[in-house]
Amino acid sequence: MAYLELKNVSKAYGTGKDRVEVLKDINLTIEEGEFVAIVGFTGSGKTTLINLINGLEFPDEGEVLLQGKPITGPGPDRGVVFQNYSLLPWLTVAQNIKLAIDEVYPSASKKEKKEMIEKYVGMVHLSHAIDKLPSELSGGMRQRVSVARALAMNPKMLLMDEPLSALDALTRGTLQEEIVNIWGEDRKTCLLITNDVDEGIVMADRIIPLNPGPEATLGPNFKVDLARPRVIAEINKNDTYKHLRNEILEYLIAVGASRSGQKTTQYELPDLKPVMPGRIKWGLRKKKEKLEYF
Ligand SMILES: Nc1ncnc2c1ncn2[C@@H]1O[C@H](COP(=O)(O)OP(=O)(O)OP(=O)(O)O)[C@@H](O)[C@H]1O
Repeated sequence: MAYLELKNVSKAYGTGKDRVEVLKDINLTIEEGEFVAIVGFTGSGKTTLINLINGLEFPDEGEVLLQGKPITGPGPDRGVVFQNYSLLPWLTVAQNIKLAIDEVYPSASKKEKKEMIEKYVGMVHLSHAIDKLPSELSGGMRQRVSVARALAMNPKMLLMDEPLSALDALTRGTLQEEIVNIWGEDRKTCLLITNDVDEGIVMADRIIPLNPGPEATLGPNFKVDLARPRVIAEINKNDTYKHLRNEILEYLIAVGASRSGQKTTQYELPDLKPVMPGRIKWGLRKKKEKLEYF
């Protein structure tokens, strides 16, 4: 049985003329221990998708099943890392993590809780900052706390909603590596939402584009057949990587172009720069349009 399954899921917001059909007929299966990345266009419904899995939203049609059972709300089996850290600013790193531990292990002793806090803070290399307030930390450090807090709940599944998009490239790379290492240690099932194709390739087993909305659907699966650890500076030279990256890029450009004729929304492509522009099939695109993409 799949760990997570979305069957023909559709979700809309609003009523009457304000009704927006955000997701349409989403089918997704994630196996236990798998790391899947959804790469989506801005405003396509990525957060809506995560919220459906987290149990903060419910589908209008279809089913969201976790180990075969419908999701009825948030639970400690799913830890979420948001884009904006969502730490309580008046609590220290340790206290922010303790909140999560109190929730999941209410009967643990003080000593056990202290050990857990130290373990997860150590995992994200923040032991030196354990008593600091979020305002005393950099963006990357705050995001590490957010990851540690999600891990401290020892969830079976880690849901990450563009967790690294606000960070600079260097911090982003380091955190990508840390998250993958942690995933590698106990193989939690991971779903990463990102607008960065490279991030997906470096981290995930499988990449699935979320096509532009309204009525966003999932695109084909792109299997990432690259050995781990994947270091971007090294896999840059790898032909499998280049081919995969360009395949995904071609798909996203084609699907973005097919939607850009529609008046309703301005689509912003996910974060991409081609490695081998010569390989891309441009179809009937004009020279001027090609330049606009890159
Ligand atoms: N609670 C809500 N009520 C009404 N409309 C909503 C609600 N939440 C999201 N939407 C709309 O649904 C669409 C998809 O939003 P969502 O946040 O899921 O997209 P996203 O891909 O995560 O966006 P971004 O790339 O900006 O993070 C948007 O048009 C948004 O305005």
